[in-house]
Amino acid sequence: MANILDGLKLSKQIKQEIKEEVAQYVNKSFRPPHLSAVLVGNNGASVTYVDNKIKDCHAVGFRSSLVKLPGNINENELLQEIKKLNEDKDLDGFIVQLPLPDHIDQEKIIMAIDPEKDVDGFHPQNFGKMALEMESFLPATPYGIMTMLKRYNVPTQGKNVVVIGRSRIVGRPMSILMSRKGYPGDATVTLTHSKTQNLQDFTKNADIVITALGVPNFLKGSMIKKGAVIIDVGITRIDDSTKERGFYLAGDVDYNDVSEKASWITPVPGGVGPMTRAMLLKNTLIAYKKNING
Ligand SMILES: Nc1nc2c(c(=O)[nH]1)N[C@@H](CN(C=O)c1ccc(C(=O)N[C@@H](CCC(=O)O)C(=O)O)cc1)CN2
Ligand SMILES: [Mg+2]
Repeated sequence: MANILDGLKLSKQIKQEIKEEVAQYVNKSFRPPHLSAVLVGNNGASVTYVDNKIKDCHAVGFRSSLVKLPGNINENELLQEIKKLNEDKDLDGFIVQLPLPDHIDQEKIIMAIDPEKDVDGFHPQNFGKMALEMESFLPATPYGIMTMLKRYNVPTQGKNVVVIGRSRIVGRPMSILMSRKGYPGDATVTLTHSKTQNLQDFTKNADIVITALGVPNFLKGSMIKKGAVIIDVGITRIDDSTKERGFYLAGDVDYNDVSEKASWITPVPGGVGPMTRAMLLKNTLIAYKKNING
């Protein structure tokens, strides 16, 4: 039976560490860190994620602000909002919650964010620095996974890592981080995607599988090798009127089946998701310290 990589527990520890660090600054009469979130439209999951980001700020002593914009806002209007946030001297960092409505060019919006305030690490300047192993903001989900591997002392050097899904938020940056020098990293990485043939040939040979597909119960025990480490990034809402929220969350991994064979596994919920939230706070703290220390 696999050991659990408990992202919820670890995220609480990290939030506590952040809270204590913030308190030290505030006790020395510095202003608190300030994060802003831009929410366009009212996609149910996005509303929940942004609400949680605002709550997290409160919990660790950050200042937060929410820029709530209508789903029919046009691209230029949204760019104007980004410009205001870029120019706001009292703001350390901000995020634009994704996905954006289809009529808005996501790349154009991300490109407009000041890289120094890009605490999501999505701007090409931060992404390029990450690939070149320079200091930069790391995207919160991959950063959360790296932190989880590190804090649980999961070996990565020379390991075969298979990443499933090449999204800009998770799969592609994950593949880059795992291939970087040092720990956690130094792995031999295969980035698989929808055009990959015979995926099982890769997953069966992997020491670590990181799946970010959004297909519930996709990864079965028969697809992995014994003792593999399994990181499940997928979160799909499945309608179920018997549940309090009207749905339940399912990961990409057939948990009961896979945990029989794996050595370590992340649950959904309570695995990668809470770590994503904690790492956004961490990035904001990094941005803040740069601003405070000049
Ligand atoms: N601008 C961004 N947009 C999006 C990001 C991102 O990092 N930046 N990532 C995802 C969504 N996301 C954060 O925004 C996110 C997703 C899930 C969770 C999480 O805590 N999941 C929980 C369950 C939550 C629930 O009950 O609904 C878990 O897995 O335990 C946090 C953040 C896409 N967009
Ligand atoms: Mg994909």
